[in-house]
Amino acid sequence: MMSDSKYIEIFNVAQSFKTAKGIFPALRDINLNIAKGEFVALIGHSGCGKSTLLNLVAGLTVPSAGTLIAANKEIAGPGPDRAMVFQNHSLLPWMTCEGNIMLAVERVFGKLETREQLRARTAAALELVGLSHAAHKRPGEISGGMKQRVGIARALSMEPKVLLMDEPFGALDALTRAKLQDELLAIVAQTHSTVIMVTHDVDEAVLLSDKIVMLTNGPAATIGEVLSVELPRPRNRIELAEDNHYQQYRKAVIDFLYTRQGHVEKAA
Ligand SMILES: Nc1ncnc2c1ncn2[C@@H]1O[C@H](COP(=O)(O)OP(=O)(O)OP(=O)(O)O)[C@@H](O)[C@H]1O
Repeated sequence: MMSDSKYIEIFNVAQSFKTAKGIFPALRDINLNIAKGEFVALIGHSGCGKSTLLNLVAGLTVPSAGTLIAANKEIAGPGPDRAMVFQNHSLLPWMTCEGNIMLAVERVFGKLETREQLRARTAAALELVGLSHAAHKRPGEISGGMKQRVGIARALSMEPKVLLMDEPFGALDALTRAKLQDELLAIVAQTHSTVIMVTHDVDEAVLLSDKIVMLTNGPAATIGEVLSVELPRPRNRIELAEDNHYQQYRKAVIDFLYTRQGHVEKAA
């Protein structure tokens, strides 16, 4: 029987890298459970190992020690059950928005479904991010925010059990970023996806997450604290701005980052 409270399980994970100067220990003693449908933010100073941890869950890398499990199975490589959204969207520039999504849909469902069904999936994904009107445009013809939406649509079109996002809004201006955060909140409310998102942004982490996983500074970074964000949903950024609980969560993350892990940069 699978327990929904332990959908993703990370046991005693460590990751080191071979470098010209010897072995570099990036992460140590990572232990974390993520429940089905939970939204988890990974936050920490630059270079602490957030992407390293996300890549391990994605199965893009193999841990130096420990075990990662998704839905009761050891993570042994990338799979369509865990879709990644990157900061630089990574769309194929010569294909239309529709084409980019269709490619992912074909990869996951191509052997099982008709052309019509695949097209319907692609159209539904575009609609989910409000981009039906841009289906036939190429990445070079749309804005950064739209490209990022296509990246999200592409990931969601695979119906992944887990959505992995590596600073998905990092390259966007503040207004576009806020809009996409709100859209993501609405999408996740609809799809009940389990999400792990790397971010540098304290407000983004508190607004979106059920759980904020705060990493200590590297080298050999580990989880310093896990903050449960118990703000009711749906969440409204304007109302939350004046909410006392919101402010307390925000302060807890800022204290962790700038008081307790404030001695940054010299390690980098
Ligand atoms: N393939 C690799 N080989 C050697 N060192 C690596 C490799 N990948 C990551 N590192 C090192 O591991 C540490 C963690 O890197 P990682 O990219 O996970 O940090 P991060 O928290 O995501 O940083 P940022 O917020 O700046 O994106 C860094 O010191 C980095 O230089």
